[in-house]
Amino acid sequence: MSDFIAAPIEAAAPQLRSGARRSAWIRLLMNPLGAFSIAILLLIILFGLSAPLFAPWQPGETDLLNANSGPFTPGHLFGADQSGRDIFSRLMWGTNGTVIAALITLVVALVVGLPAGLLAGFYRGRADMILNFLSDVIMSLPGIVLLIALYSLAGPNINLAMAVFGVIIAPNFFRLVRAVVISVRSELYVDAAKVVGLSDLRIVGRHVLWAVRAPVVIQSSFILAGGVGIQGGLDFLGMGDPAQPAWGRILQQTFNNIYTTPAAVLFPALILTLTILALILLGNALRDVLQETSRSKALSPRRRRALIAKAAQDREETATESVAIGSSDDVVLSIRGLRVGYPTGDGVVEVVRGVDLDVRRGEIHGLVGESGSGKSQIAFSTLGILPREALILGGSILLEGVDLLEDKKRLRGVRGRRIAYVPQEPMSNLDPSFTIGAQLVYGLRAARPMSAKEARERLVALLERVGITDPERVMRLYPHEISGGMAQRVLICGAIASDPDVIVADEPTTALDVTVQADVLELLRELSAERGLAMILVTHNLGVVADLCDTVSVMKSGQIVERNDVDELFAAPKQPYTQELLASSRRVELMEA
Ligand SMILES: Nc1ncnc2c1ncn2[C@@H]1O[C@H](COP(=O)(O)OP(=O)(O)OP(=O)(O)O)[C@@H](O)[C@H]1O
Repeated sequence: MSDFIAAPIEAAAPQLRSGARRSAWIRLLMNPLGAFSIAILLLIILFGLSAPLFAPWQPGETDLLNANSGPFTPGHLFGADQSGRDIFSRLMWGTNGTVIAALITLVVALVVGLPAGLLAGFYRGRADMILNFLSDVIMSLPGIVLLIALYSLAGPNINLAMAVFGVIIAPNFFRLVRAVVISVRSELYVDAAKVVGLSDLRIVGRHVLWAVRAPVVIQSSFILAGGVGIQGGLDFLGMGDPAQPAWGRILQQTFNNIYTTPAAVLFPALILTLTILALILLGNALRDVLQETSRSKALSPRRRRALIAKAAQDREETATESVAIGSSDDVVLSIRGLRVGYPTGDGVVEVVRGVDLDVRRGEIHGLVGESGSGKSQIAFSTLGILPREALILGGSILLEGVDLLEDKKRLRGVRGRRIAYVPQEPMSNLDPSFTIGAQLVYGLRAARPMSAKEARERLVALLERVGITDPERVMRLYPHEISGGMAQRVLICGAIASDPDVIVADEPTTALDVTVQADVLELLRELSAERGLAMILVTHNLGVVADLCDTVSVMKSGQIVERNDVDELFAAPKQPYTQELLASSRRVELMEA
């Protein structure tokens, strides 16, 4: 029976800050489904609460002259039942009982399912095994049969029946919370909390409960809908208190009269259906809103256009300068006037502000600068992998004279083929479920049509070239069976396999042991020279720049403030910011020495 209300729910994001929470409420009200369902539920609650003031009749009051009367009979808007009791008034009086019954189900399901899920997910082991077993046992029980058996034991006690239903439905919460807790438990911030000595209770209270609250809120809406439906069903079967008006009982009474006053059955059926529908829609709206709040969200084309126009207007007021750039025949990739921004409220914050950059064949072009200066945004723009909410506010990215920004398809077409990427974290860029060989072959065949055998042979030769000894064996290994340095070589092999013209490398050695950093840098230099690759190297490390790059662009606050050949820039930095950057780097080197 618990499947009756089970709805697939993805865990919503663990971290919603208070600002995000506020906006989630506003978004819920702005979401048509959310606004509609909240309005319906408020009206229904108001309908029930106003019964003592506005109900034309008391719940048990009879008007025998109008027994079995149809809707719109004077004095009986929805008609009257066999005993002459007013259906409209009884629906009003019955609302509170329904709300209370649904809340009892929810509270019991939460009290049973939430702590059990937290316990099982956080501690795993024996507790998890026992609680999982109990959950499976409860889920296998035939719920309705159990509730009917309860009636024969305890009599017509709907609140007790709803509490039992809460226990039957609790595995929904248990399973959901357990799954979220298991994923949160392996997060680094939970390890960090353990390391600083926080007790398990505080970790659960501060981090884990925070993570499960969104999925629990969403699931609660579906549980309430289930509660309303089950209460209606039990009352319809005559298992509620006959002295209390209840929607299900009213439905049953009007159903008994279906041949005399068929229209009267509509009203209790409608209020039950509307309530359940509103709760389910609310659950769906909550899911949209809470998951949206946590994920990067694409802007609508209209809002995108408005924001780009506003940014252009603001820019006219604060014109910025860019560093002059020479021209050269062997330029492969040419970025001109690139501007990238992100929406903030009703405006846009520009994080790349009119960047010009040329990379020549065989050149390694370093992009350095403080954290947040926009280096990665340039790399991601070149690869077409900016977050969905990012706005390209202007400029062009020309690959051999063809603007990639003009056509998303074109950008997608060159990515992985003519422009390849070497990422920062080699291990997290390899899928743990597939062997190195399977991943490399799949990637290469996606970029260049060829037979699997041909791809394999090419990759084995390339693995050897990037310094992997025994490449045949490595092709058969899974990512966890190789070291970080080997993983980065594998990714470099994957990047060059499709014979690209440009490589974008984002901090390619940061995650590596110092002993292998030099080897990987040397490999990149050799490959660039050997294959005439144009390379953009994003890095914080001026030592890497000095070792590897031919040209350097120094970035600050979204702009390139200085650009020069690497030797000249290191020998005579012109801009105060570059001088400060070099001085800081030397201070760090001295401290390390
Ligand atoms: N999804 C996003 N939404 C809003 N702002 C963002 C987003 N992604 C990046 N930014 C902002 O863009 C700016 C530039 O970020 P970027 O990652 O390019 O910096 P960076 O120079 O590569 O820094 P680091 O070296 O630390 O990686 C930062 O101020 C950052 O906060």
